[in-house]
Amino acid sequence: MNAAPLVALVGNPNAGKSALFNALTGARQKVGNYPGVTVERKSGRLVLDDGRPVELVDLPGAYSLEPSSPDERVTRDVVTGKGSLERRPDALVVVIDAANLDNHLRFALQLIALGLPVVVALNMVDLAERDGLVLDPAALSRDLGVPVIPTVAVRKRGLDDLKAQLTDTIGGGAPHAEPRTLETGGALQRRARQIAASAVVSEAPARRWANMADSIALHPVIGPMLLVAVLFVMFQAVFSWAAVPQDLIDSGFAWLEAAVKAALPDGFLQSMLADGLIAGVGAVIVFLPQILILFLFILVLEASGYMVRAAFLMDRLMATVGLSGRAFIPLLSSFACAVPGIMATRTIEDEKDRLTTILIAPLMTCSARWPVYTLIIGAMIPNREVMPFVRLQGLVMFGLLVMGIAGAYFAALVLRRTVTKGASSGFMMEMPKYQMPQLKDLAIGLWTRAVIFLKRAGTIIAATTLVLWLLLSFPKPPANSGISPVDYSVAGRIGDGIEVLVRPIGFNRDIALALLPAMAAREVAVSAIGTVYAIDDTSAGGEDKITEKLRGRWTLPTALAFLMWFVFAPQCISTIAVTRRETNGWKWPAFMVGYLFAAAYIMAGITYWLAVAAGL
Ligand SMILES: Nc1nc2c(ncn2[C@@H]2O[C@H](COP(=O)(O)OP(=O)(O)OP(=O)(O)O)[C@@H](O)[C@H]2O)c(=O)[nH]1
Ligand SMILES: [Mg+2]
Repeated sequence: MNAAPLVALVGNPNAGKSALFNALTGARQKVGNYPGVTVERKSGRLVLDDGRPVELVDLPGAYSLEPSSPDERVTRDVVTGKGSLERRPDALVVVIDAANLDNHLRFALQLIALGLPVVVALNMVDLAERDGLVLDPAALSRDLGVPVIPTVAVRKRGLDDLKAQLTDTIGGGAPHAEPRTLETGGALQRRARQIAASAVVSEAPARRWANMADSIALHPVIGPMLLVAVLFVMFQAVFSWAAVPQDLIDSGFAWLEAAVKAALPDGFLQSMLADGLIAGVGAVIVFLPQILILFLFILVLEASGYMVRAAFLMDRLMATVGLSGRAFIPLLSSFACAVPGIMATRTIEDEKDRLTTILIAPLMTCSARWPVYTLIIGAMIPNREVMPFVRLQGLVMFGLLVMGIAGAYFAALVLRRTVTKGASSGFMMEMPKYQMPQLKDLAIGLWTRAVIFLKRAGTIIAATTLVLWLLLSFPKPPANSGISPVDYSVAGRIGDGIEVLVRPIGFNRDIALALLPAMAAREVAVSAIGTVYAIDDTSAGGEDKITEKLRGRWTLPTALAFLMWFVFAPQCISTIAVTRRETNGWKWPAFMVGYLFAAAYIMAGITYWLAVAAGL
């Protein structure tokens, strides 16, 4: 066999391995300014100067070769060649953060002692320079006994040197040395510190700016207030900035629907395209601007280094329910989608801790809920200004988000005292440096989200909507019977059956109809309602906006109960599937689905009856 040599990128979390991987291979792995971004190995191809291809793997960051969490185990298995499927790398590129030398050198020394050919990438030298730290790579190389190349992954500086060095190292068929034994614990730490110290040429005193920023961001009183303010601005922005592009997309789809109706003769094809596909998928795609604004905020917060500070602030609060501060990042990722959030729990070392985080992750307001929330809020909640700059709609949205967090908080409290009992571990995360977000990273991040969203709309959401349309359209009621087509259809009858179950919590038949297909993806609730109302259209022109139709048919208590249902209901097949994968069995996903449905039913019921009692 003559496979391409395998080279692995290894190092501490947040050293810039993925950034380097992307720069070297042209891949688009996610980079983020916090530890634990990469949790799986990813490989790509790199062509060396002598034309030889190399397989490069990006690994999760680790602090040492004694793994304490599942993602670190991946790294250990690859570099030691222990995993059953792993081919041992032919060389390692050890990535270290120049501004954080003594910490990162500890792991680097362990890796070098393995005996594989090693090239050290002394990354982030730009940040070190910014902080007034000047290093001598040659001195470092002498002390470590391996080549050291200064790099700036995000600006592609030093990459040519790195490739040239790799060509040398691999090309020479560098022999694998015997693994050396190494001092451990304190002794290793001391040696790392010594080597780091002797590599420093000059160092400016305190990093004043960052210290000042942290004394505000981490202040016990100002810090949390700042965090709430940031989140609040984010929600208001999502609503107000998105209005114009949303209207544009909305009119676009209305125009398309009208055009199809005009171009095609009445009948099966026309109704399928206009009422089914266009009305349904269009109802979802309208929310693209909001999703992108939301992600713009999340990406900027991540890249700037603020996110880990937020995690640190939340740590004490999370500790009161027995969760570790490490759970914050997975939970935060779950605001995008619970699926990557649940995968990100691999950075949590304690099994019970991790399981609890997985079980509550679906309560975070994932982006699939935004279309549902916004549609209902936009239609049913008046857009009054309750305070200067604070509108009622944004406030309700914020309330739903807080509801999800409160639900998660309460669930964790109960779970940690019952099914996932155990001690919790403390916060263990280094603070990343403050950074100006890279425009290109933001663009790639937004692009990725847009593609994911549109792909879902074009595949799973379109397919589910079409099936629903079919079930809603057949059989047709006898002519002149006066029965509405939806009432007479298969779906209408199934809806009637489900309605019996959900009438006690204030749901109507249209909601009952939307619940089942929304299992595929939450946004389908929106496209389903869009389709139901397109088929059941009583307006003359048939171009009423979906919001106007909602206003005519739903009461406020029903709308509020529906919103509350979506805070809790585990309506997403992918989340259930990833939970099965990450917990190795059906037990925990089944438990998760059970407790969340029960919570959804109870909370929606309480909301409905309280709203009715309040005379809303
Ligand atoms: N200024 C500067 N920033 C960098 C450099 N390399 C990486 N970064 C940034 O540092 C952060 C961490 O980079 P990643 O590539 O995600 O780090 P990683 O080592 O893959 O981290 P894990 O996957 O968590 O182990 C990101 O915000 C990058 O944009 C660099 O050379 N200079
Ligand atoms: Mg990474």
